[in-house]
Amino acid sequence: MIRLQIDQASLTFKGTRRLGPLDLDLELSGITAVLGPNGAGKSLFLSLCHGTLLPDRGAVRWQGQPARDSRAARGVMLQSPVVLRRSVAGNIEFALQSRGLPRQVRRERVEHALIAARLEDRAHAPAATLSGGELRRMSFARALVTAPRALVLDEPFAGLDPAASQVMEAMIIEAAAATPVLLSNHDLVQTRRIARQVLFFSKGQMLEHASTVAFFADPQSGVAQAFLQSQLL
Ligand SMILES: Nc1ncnc2c1ncn2[C@@H]1O[C@H](COP(=O)(O)OP(=O)(O)OP(=O)(O)O)[C@@H](O)[C@H]1O
Repeated sequence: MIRLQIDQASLTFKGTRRLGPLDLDLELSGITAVLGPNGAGKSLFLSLCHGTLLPDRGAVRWQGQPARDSRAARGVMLQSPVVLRRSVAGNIEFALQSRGLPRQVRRERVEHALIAARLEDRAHAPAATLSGGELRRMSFARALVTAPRALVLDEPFAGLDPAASQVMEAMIIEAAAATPVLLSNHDLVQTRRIARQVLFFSKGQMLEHASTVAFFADPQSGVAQAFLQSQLL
């Protein structure tokens, strides 16, 4: 369980407010899904939560620590993973550089992350030769290898075929048993299957925060009702 507090935070670009102001006090455990139509502000919200983007006003805190200062305590997976010209294992180990861990510990962590990401047989392949699904798994391993207190995943299933999506889903469920996960997703059936709670966004505002069961059974806002109806038809 980890506490995420957002206090009157907003994101504004060139004079246009794109997100917020948001007020939120969340206890995260298991999987929390961020839902909403295209352009609703899901990616901005995840960047704000992780501390990649700083709010123009207000504050974001994890366990009382400013998000910006506690980024190293979280694993993050962005929509387009950064790939270094190294092996898969080298790319994963890179996340541990500057942490001052002994070599043996780094090796063990990387091996564990490779197994969790079902990439043990690709460990020595150049990362550039991986398929899209494998790259996504490598990026997930890089997020996991630091033993994070929470995981922030921006559309981890986007562009994956059904089999690859199933593998990613199993990996995320496994990780979420020990580490709270905040993720965005467009697949409502999958969200319903895996998420414990839902945050629903529209036009930069968070309109609903509910358990997954309550959100899908009885969405409160007209926008969420329309969103669910058009997506579930
Ligand atoms: N750096 C930026 N500068 C200006 N506007 C931005 C910036 N980043 C995002 N926006 C705008 O903010 C809004 C929310 O964007 P965001 O990427 O968070 O949406 P999203 O819900 O993740 O959408 P999608 O489901 O399509 O990925 C959009 O209108 C987008 O154009």
